[in-house]
Amino acid sequence: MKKPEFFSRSVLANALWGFRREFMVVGLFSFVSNLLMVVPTLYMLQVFDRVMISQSELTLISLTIIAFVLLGIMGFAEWVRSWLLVRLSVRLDEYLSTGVFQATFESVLNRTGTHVQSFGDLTGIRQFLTGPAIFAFFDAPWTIVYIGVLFILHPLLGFSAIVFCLLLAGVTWATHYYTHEPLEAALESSGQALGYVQAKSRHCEVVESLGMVENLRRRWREKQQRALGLNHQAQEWSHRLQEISKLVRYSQQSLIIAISSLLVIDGRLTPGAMVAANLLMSRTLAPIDMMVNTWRNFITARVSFLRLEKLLERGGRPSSLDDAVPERAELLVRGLTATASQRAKPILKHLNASFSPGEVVVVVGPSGSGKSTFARCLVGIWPERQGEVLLDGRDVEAWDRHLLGPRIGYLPQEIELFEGSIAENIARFGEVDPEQVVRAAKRAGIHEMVLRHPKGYDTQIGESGHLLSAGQRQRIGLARAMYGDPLLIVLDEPNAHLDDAGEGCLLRAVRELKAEGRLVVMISHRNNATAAADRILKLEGGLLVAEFRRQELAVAS
Ligand SMILES: Nc1ncnc2c1ncn2[C@@H]1O[C@H](COP(=O)(O)OP(=O)(O)OP(=O)(O)O)[C@@H](O)[C@H]1O
Repeated sequence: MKKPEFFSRSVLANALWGFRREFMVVGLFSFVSNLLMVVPTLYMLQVFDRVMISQSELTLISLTIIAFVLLGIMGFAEWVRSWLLVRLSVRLDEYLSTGVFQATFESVLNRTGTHVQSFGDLTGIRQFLTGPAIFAFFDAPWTIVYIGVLFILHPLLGFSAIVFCLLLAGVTWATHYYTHEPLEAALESSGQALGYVQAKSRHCEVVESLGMVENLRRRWREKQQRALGLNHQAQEWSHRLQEISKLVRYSQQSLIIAISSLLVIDGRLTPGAMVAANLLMSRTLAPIDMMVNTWRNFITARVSFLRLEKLLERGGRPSSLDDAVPERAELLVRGLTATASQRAKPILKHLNASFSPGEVVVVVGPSGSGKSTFARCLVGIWPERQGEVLLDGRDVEAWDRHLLGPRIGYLPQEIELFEGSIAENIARFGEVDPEQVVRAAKRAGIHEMVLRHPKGYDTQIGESGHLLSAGQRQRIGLARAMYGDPLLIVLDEPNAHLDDAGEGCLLRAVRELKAEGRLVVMISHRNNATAAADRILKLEGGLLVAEFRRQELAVAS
């Protein structure tokens, strides 16, 4: 089957195309169920025009049995198509969720999206695929068939059906015209309001202690009010048009009875055909009427589809062509410039530096000089950079991230632990290697502290590690950075929360890593950290202003 252009336009559309066989089977069962929809019509025709005249009870019983069997098949066909769509939606979710999960993180990192919507969007599409709106699309083509049958009964009935279909199609168009813009804007605004609450609730301690709740609530309310206003506008139109749709349907019922009665009086229609025509007319308009009533679901699914499409298109970074991993901690920085879209000037300006295995390099500089940005560039997570950061001869972002991760140790300034056990956090939520976990924990100087907990390494640390002190969190973050076999270890202010003992431990660990031939780059404000350094780089205003060997530091400062 030739692929229509729409299905080539994006990963998401292509995924839907992958389920075309399933949709065709759903279409087949819709065909069966719609075909059998004429059973009640035919049954009435037969009862009124045949049984009533012949007075044959046997015919009536036979007709009733046949009608029940056919209606049973129709019910079964409807159940199967619903069941198929549920299964299809689950499979679509399974197929897309990995990509959506990955793209969500990438888009937050690249600052092109927020984390709140993507899974809601996936659920929205799934719900649309299993809701009543989708059936209206499958049933709509049958309107033509039913109109054909009405024409066979009498052309006047067929023409009336066309007029009423056109009227309802007009109402559907008006529903789309008047509701899609406010509804899309409302969905956008309510997403923003939700994102606002989620983001602020992460800082609940400062919000509560400084009495900021009311101020933040006021700002949230503004966003929420906008969403509610737009939603209200869309709903008003939607309800108005639903009432018009109802009016059309009721008028149709009365008018069809009037028309068919006239035809019966003139002897051009049998009483059976009159009742059957009435029934058939309701079936003809049902899918269009359903569309008017569920148009909101359609618009919501469309918004979700477009948003998810965009996320999947721009979220993923191009994956590496091979499964190679860096073997040497050889790091080369050439002409590195880091920018941020909200800033007029670059954060880092044309930096050049080189780092070798077994080296400990400490980066110092005043606050805001770009040290953390430099650290992020070294591990390949700064989205807006020019120039090169080569790790073992290849751009750090060009390695397969999944394979590169274990070769990198990174302790960010905000430590960012996750809900789970101490062991799981140290082992980066991969398969826990107890020996490696204990080794990393000993290096970070937390082994004894962990064993003091009744559950040891299985101790749960709570969301973001909030059950631990800042110093304990930092040490677990340090152990996580040293876990496994990292070649390059980048530590951003690793001693910020450490006491003297902790700092001593950190220096010992850094020396051990150096002895093992690993490259350690450490960002620090404190002079103590330079005790383990081979070289010290000094950043100022995003420029690399000086480079010292450790012995020269005293002279430089
Ligand atoms: N995501 C961002 N978007 C825009 N500007 C940013 C972003 N992150 C950092 N900056 C800006 O870049 C500059 C350098 O920030 P960076 O965090 O790298 O400094 P730093 O030397 O690590 O500071 P500190 O020692 O206080 O941690 C700052 O002026 C900061 O405002």
